[in-house]
Formats: sequence, structure tokens, C-alpha cells
Amino acid sequence: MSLELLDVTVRLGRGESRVTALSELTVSFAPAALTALVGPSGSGKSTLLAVAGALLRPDAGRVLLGGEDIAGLSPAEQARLRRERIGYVFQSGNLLSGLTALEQLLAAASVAGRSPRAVRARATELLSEVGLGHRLRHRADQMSGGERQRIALARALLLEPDVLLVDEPTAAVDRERAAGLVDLLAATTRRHGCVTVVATHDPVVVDAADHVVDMARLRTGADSPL
Ligand SMILES: Nc1ncnc2c1ncn2[C@@H]1O[C@H](COP(=O)(O)OP(=O)(O)OP(=O)(O)O)[C@@H](O)[C@H]1O
Repeated sequence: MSLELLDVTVRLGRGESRVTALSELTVSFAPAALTALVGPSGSGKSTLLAVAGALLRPDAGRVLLGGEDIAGLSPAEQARLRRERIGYVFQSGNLLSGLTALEQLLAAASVAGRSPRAVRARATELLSEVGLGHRLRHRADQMSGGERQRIALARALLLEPDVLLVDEPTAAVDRERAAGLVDLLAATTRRHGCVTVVATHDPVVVDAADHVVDMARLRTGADSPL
């Protein structure tokens, strides 16, 4: 299932601080492929992820997931789409306070309508794969930013979404860990066939990516869409 943004414009802020974060941007992202989204700070990478994940409604343009315009859905339909088909791994982690690493994954599975018991073994395995196998029963709110983001990554991979949106997954980890996380992301993406878009400044991610989209070139029209 492909993901396409067609002539998308997003304006953010109010009054004098109002900026056009995305201007008539057109780009498509392939399924079963990891796309690295690169570009200078402020070029709109995070904004693109928010629009692609139906967290932000564009001022103009369409966002097609498998041919359906998700920007035009009602708020309730968008909420359902976000819950069932989109995985987010943002730097804040968006975790639930008070829960352990393992409970974060089991709770997410439960909200998505899956039996926590059925996914427990896979959840444990994924937490080990992101390097947190020894901290399954530690509270996530007592972990570092990089560790919390790795929990969010394991949680997203457990739910096997159609679209996986990841913001700077390697910013808060050491180089060796970064390579391991990117390999896991790429392998899972190819296995499950999801559209994975990773906003990054990290050459490790760019080297492992199937495609690279450069925001700076898109904005000036120098890049043709994939
Ligand atoms: N809430 C907001 N209100 C006003 N302007 C905003 C808001 N959020 C972002 N912007 C602006 O929109 C533009 C795009 O920001 P965005 O965060 O998408 O860039 P980015 O490429 O992800 O940057 P970075 O690499 O630093 O994370 C920037 O000019 C930014 O200052």
C-alpha cells in the first residue's frame, strides 16, 4: 500500500509567526521500503510526518494511503486510522506514565484489539531486539529519552502498521546501537511490507535506506517524486 502526498500545503503558527511549513509538496513513498527523509533543520520533515500520519490536516492538498484521501476523513475516522494502521515513533516516545517497558507494549496491543497474552512473547523479543531485554519490568518514565524512544519503536513494530513514521530514531543512541536499530527497522519494513518514513540527519540511516527524499530539493522542485 503506497502513501502519496499531492500538492500539500501546511501553514503553522499565527499572526506574525505564521510560516508555510510545506508548500505544494508532492511526493510518494513506496511500500516494503524504508525511506530516509533528509533536509536541513526547519525544512518541514516533522511536519510531513504529522500530515502523513493524519495528526495534522493540511491547508491544501491530498494525502493518499492506498488511494484513499486520509486528509479528507472525519476526525473520528482519522482517530481510528491512527489507532489501527499507523505507527508513530517520535522523540518524545508518547508513552503512558507509570507502566513498565513490557506493559507499554501490552497496553498498546490491547487498545488495538489484540490479546496481550497472545503478543507477550513477541513483545519481549522486540524489546530485546532494541536492547532493552534486561529492562522489561522497569518503568518507562524512569528511563532515558533514547530508551523511551526504543520502547516506542518496539511498540510500533509489534502492531505491524501499514505506515510507520519515525522521527530521528538514532539521535539519542550510540553508533553501534544506531546501526542495530536501523537494521531492525529495515528488516521489519521489508518483512511486513509497510511504508516506513524516517526523518533523520544520520548517515547510518541514509546508508541503510531503500530511498532517500531530500526536503530541500523537493521544496525547490529539483527532485522528481519517487
Ligand atoms: N507550531 C508551530 N508554529 C509555527 N511554526 C512552526 C511550528 N512548528 C514548526 N514550525 C515551523 O515550520 C517549519 C518546519 O518545521 P519542522 O519541525 O517540520 O522542520 P524539521 O525539518 O522537522 O526540523 P528539524 O530537523 O529541526 O526537526 C519551520 O520553519 C518551523 O520553525
